[in-house]
Amino acid sequence: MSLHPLAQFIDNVPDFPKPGILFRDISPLLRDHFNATIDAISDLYTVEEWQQIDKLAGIESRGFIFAAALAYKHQKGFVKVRKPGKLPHVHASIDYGLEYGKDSLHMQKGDGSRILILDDLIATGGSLNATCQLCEQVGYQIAGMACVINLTSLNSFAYKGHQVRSVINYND
Ligand SMILES: O=P(O)(O)OC[C@H]1O[C@H](OP(=O)(O)OP(=O)(O)O)[C@H](O)[C@@H]1O
Ligand SMILES: Nc1ncnc2[nH]cnc12
Repeated sequence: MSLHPLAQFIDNVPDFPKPGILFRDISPLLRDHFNATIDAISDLYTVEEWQQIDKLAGIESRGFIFAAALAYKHQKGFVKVRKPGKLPHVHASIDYGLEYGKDSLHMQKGDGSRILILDDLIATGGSLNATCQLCEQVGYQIAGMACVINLTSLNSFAYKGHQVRSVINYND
């Protein structure tokens, strides 16, 4: 399959932030094509599927951008998935591995509603996998996972039957 037209606005930066990493910088996409990007993520789900989603979770920090915009567009609630030391009333936290480091994520208590998890990019899937587990631990039902860029081979990341959906798939 050919790359989505929005892929031309990704700046591919070799050896950032470490040697060997090809960094997919979304800055030009956000700067010049923000509405089109939000609409493209929105179109990954049907009207009927959007009706089954109550809340959008954004993974700090780039995930906030997309989850917040889509929450506004679809009139849903927005939930933060935060890095350590930022959130009061933390109900649960989880440690996870990144393509170029380690981190942990924290969340407040959920309310049993159906949540769609948003991030800019999936590389190893560590952040999304950790967030799925954390959402369930704090008391949300996973409705799905979506991102702008998918770097996973064969787009195979799934969590308990929910397949990640993405706009730009580099391994198609
Ligand atoms: O699939 P993975 O291997 O987990 O990698 C993807 C994650 O890495 C980046 O976040 P980062 O922790 O660099 O934070 P940032 O959004 O604050 O830049 C990116 O925004 C994703 O959240
Ligand atoms: N290759 C990559 N480009 C941009 N953000 C990332 N986060 C993790 N891996 C990344």
